[in-house]
Amino acid sequence: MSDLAVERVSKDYGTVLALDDVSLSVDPGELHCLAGPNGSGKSTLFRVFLGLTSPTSGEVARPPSGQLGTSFQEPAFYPSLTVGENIEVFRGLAGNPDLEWVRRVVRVFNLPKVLERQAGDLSGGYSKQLDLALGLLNEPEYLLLDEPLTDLDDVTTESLLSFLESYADAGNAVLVSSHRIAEFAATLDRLTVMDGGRVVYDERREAIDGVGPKQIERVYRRAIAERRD
Ligand SMILES: Nc1ncnc2c1ncn2[C@@H]1O[C@H](COP(=O)(O)OP(=O)(O)OP(=O)(O)O)[C@@H](O)[C@H]1O
Repeated sequence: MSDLAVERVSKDYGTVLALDDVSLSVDPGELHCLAGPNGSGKSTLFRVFLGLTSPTSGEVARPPSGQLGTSFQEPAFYPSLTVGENIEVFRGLAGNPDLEWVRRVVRVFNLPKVLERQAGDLSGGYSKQLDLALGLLNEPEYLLLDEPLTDLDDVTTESLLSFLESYADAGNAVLVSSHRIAEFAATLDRLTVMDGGRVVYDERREAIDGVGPKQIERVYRRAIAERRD
């Protein structure tokens, strides 16, 4: 197994089978997009990868926690501190990473102009940007981002996509879950589609039939339609 992987994992919540015999690895050097409709099991799979929930059956491999970074659903910062103070606190928690790296992350997410602002007063977009930045401070080898494009404007979306692409190219593993599959079409290295708790499509870019946004959308819809037939 890869350092971050699940093997034949199932998870049931009483009568709901949220994950049904899922095997998937998150591999270094790949920008890996996990797509699927509401309730398909993406968040549950993230929770299993992050160790926030245990599977009912199957095996999980996870890298040491310092190598795993995340931005997951609700923002995890301190609302009563300023953006700058949050960055300082999280920099400490991340073991005081290189300042140059911290500056780069802060710039990618447009944070220099809001450093003095109280984090709890930020708009939805800036909250997301701060949360993403904090998840990256420890320069994790494995980065898991749940719906990272939510609330981001077009310019920030572009900047985040090109950052994630170069981050994966540098040898890190990046897993993103997204409903906005077409936005990842130009950058993804691997596409996994989930539906009803199962993996219904999993291919690397080379094997995907056409690589533009339209083709990726088509592959996505076909994978779901075929399972439901
Ligand atoms: N704590 C829970 N208790 C009971 N059922 C749950 C729980 N968490 C998730 N589920 C159910 O498990 C299934 C998978 O949910 P999950 O949140 O993993 O899907 P998702 O693909 O992330 O959806 P979305 O895109 O809406 O976030 C759904 O049917 C959901 O209702």
